[in-house]
Amino acid sequence: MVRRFTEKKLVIASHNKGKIVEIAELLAPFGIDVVSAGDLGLPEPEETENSFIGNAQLKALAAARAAKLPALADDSGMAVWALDGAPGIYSARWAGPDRDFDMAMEKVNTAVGNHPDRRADFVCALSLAWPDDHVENFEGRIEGDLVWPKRGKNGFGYDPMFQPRGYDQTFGEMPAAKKHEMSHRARAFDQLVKACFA
Ligand SMILES: O=c1nc[nH]c2c1ncn2[C@H]1C[C@H](O)[C@@H](COP(=O)(O)OP(=O)(O)OP(=O)(O)O)O1
Ligand SMILES: [Mg+2]
Repeated sequence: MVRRFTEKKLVIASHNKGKIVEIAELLAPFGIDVVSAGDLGLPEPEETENSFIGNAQLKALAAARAAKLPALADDSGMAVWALDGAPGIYSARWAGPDRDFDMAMEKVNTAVGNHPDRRADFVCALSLAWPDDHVENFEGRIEGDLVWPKRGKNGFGYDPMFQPRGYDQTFGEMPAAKKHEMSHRARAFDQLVKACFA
């Protein structure tokens, strides 16, 4: 049985500011009181699993247990076809301890070189966990292509080098509301809303 979210307060189990802003925007219509893991002084757990869902679940459970509140975690990344899905679950780690995404984007672009296949997918796993260890998992994906040079200053992470297929702007050029029309995160969120908030 899918568990519905009936509480009033939710922890956003992330330490990534760009991601927290997007999740807060997606949650805004539901009138939930949100607090981030950082606000609560929760540690950033080590992401030891080998899948997006595995790591999302690990982060959501850690926060729900520690805060004694329901917690929503997001594990996401960019999977490049020419790189057999890299950086994938290692997308944050490619940016190094200082989370330098200008460097990470250079690294992706160098690794792809002049490979003719420019396809990339963004993937987002969302896990909603409760303090009794119940978890609901969802996943969203958006297909696109790598562009270089990178374009735009909006969003976060790899947004300036990713152009969703069928659009002429990168995620870095789109206003947030437009990214939310079709992003991997918005698509995972649609699943979550249908299952748990409806
Ligand atoms: O919409 C996106 N636009 C651009 N880049 C993105 C996006 N979504 C994920 N990404 C990249 C950057 C991020 O750093 C990494 C996720 O890694 P991931 O471990 O899930 O998140 P994180 O370590 O940054 O924060 P936290 O684990 O505390 O939620 O993939
Ligand atoms: Mg992380």
